[in-house]
Amino acid sequence: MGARIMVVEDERIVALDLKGGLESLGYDVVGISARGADAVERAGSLRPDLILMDINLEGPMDGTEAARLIREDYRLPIVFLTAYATEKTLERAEASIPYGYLLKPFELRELAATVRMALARHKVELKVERSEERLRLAVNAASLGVWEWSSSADGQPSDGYELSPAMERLVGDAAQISREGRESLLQRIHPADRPAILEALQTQSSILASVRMRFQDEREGSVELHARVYPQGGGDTENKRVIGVIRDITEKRAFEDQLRQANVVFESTAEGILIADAQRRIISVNPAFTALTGYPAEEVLGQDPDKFLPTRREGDHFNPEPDEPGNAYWQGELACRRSDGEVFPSWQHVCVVRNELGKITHFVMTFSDISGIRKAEAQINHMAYHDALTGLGNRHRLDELLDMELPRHQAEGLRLAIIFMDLDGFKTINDTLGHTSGDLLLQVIAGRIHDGLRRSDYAIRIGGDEFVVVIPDVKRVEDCALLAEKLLKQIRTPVELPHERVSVSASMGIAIFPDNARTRQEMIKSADSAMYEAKSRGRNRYAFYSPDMAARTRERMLIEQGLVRALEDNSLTVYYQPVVDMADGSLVGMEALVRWQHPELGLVPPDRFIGVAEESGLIDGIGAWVMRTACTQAMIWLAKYPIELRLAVNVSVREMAADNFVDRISHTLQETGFPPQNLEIELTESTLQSIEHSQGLLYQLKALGVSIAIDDFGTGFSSLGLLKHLPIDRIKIDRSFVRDLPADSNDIAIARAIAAIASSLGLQMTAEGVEEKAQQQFLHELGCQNAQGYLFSRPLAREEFEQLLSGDKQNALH
Ligand SMILES: Nc1nc2c(ncn2[C@@H]2O[C@H](COP(=O)(O)O[C@H]3[C@@H](O)[C@H](n4cnc5c(=O)[nH]c(N)nc54)O[C@@H]3COP(=O)(O)O)[C@@H](O)[C@H]2O)c(=O)[nH]1
Repeated sequence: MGARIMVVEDERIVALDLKGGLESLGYDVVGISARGADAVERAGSLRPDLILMDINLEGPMDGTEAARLIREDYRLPIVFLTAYATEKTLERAEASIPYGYLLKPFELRELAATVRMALARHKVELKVERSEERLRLAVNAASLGVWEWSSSADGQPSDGYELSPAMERLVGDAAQISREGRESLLQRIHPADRPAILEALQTQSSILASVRMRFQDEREGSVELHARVYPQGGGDTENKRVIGVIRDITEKRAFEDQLRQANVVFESTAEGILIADAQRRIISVNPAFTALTGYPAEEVLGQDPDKFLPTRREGDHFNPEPDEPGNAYWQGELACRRSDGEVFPSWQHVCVVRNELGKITHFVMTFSDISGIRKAEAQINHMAYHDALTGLGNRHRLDELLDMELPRHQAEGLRLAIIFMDLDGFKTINDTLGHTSGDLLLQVIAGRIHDGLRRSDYAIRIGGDEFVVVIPDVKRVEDCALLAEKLLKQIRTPVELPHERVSVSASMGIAIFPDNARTRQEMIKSADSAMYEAKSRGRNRYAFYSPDMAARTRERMLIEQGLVRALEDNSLTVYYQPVVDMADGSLVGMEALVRWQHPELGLVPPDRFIGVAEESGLIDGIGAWVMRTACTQAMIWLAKYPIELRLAVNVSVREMAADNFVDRISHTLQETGFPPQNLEIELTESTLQSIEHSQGLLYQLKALGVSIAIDDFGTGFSSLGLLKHLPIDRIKIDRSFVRDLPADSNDIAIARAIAAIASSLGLQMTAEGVEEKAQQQFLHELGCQNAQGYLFSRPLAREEFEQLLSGDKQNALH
């Protein structure tokens, strides 16, 4: 069939003539209109292949206006047939971009040629249009930005820009670019990438590059740029026509960066990564997987990890089914097996990867070896419950143990015992030999305690030199006593330290659950009280708890707290016991003896508080105070009375162990002006034995000019060798050997032996506790030079002693 043509002509005859002519040429005339508006409407409904349009029409709309509207609305080709060709008419006709302009009158063959050319041109244009449409679709679908700039014919930049919508989104619309000029477009390229692009525009006909750009929304991104450069006029960039396509590859770049980073992570992370497909077959593992498990990639690819990795039963999955609905992620601890069979704890994360339909495509499992963490946890746990020095349990461990064991023993009707022990003499060793030796000693003792126990018993060091042994499930209380004996023996065995051999003993208190206490706190308190009891009974022994001990413990605490105040508020006082010449009973000196006027307990004898003061360290302050007070007082008496008096002052082991002991004595002598040759320092045998460098200390004291006496002689274990090498002036026979003289043959023998030692070593001798004339007589005959005791005088308050000196009570000494 021929092409479909619509005729727009106001003269009916001409229109019919035209129709006949067209039909004779084989065309199909689908409509005839005489009015412009009608023509526009029918063009829309008929959609002819061509419209032949007269310019003069019926009605207000002429042919040029109708043609313009048809062109705009339907893009149909139009050929004008008119008798007019004025400039104005042509101008108006031009606006509709006609396919031909035929001046009436015309020949049929002219019409035939014009119609044929118009139809041919429209066909081609339709083809181009469709092709452009397809291209536009493709460009938009690919979000490609297409641009073109060209120069004017004279070589001046005309900056005619054609930008696709995607391009406009990236760099702004064409109008804006036209305003700002192509420089603004080039300025959007990153300065580092710009020179290469400019050079390519100058020298190349085709450009393919990736550049960084700043987009119109000020976002930094990357684009892929394809351009063709067509020379135009002169050779420089400005005179070229350039068509380009750019594609925003910012996301792609970021994605590639992410992929690269992910790959680096995959390759270099310390965590093992395993990727399996939906059937749980391994498709990829990273180097850390091989390092952690020992399996090379080629050995495990295609394998089901459940078959070789976890230490679980056959058929168990390597995770608790993350592919179950709602389970996209699982993490937890599993024990895994390395290729060499070694089992290690691992912390695993398992994620599922799903496709767009939500179907699982892969599993990604990451895991790390947490043996280090578990080990560190175990160490921290161990540190929290164990004593760092000895490795025994610590206070927390004791609390935890008793909190756990006491209810069990209660429920099962069992007994539990704790032995609270404190080392006797440890503080002195620690102070004199130093903390390194002290630590070593504690380690040895801790080892002995530990080794002396059953596997079911527990050894705890609760601090310093205090240890606790917990004995669960006690069948017989006597067993605790046997264990205490055994431990006492092991503890007092001498310890070889790097430079010395030392001995300590222990005082132990035993409390039994539920007999003595029902709670953890009560148990510890009861055992502690019993331990103090053992200490006050002479140390190196154990004591079972009894209710009256609690009262004694309370008293001890009362004493300790009271002593602190006593030093501050001067409620201590010094009594003086006269020392007489055996021969004639004349006064030769006095022993300073401390007393404490307690507000509630009355006059407290030193036996009750010296031990507490030694344990609490208060003895240093008390001893210094006694020395200063006695020297000051004796100095007054020396000045006032014409008697050469010797002042004896007791010094305890702890005082002597102090670093500044000798300096302190020297300072007191200087401070009080008391003559050193009149001062006698009384030390016990045990003091000399406890202090390794006592020999040096005694020589330093002697260098000050003071004399030294050994108190309570005979009660310790002084060897004659020791005495021989010490600069001692006097020994004082303990009153326990004097008490039954002259009746007791043993005491006679001991007194004679002591007198022989004193005489052979050239030492002076004083008898203590002389209460009877017969004792005085006997000791005098043995060669004992001095004596003190109730026979002559009890210890006297300062004022009483002064009366004695002033002669008021001289007779009292005889
Ligand atoms: N480190 C210090 N120790 C001191 C100090 N003051 C005293 N002490 C020591 O305390 C212990 C008890 O002393 P005390 O209760 O004063 O008893 C002394 C005398 O009262 C007592 N004594 C004297 N004669 C007799 C007697 O005939 N019979 C009898 N039953 N008791 C008597 O002996 C104690 C003196 O003993 P000693 O010191 O061994 O000469 C005692 O160990 C004191 O050393 C102090 O300031 N620091």
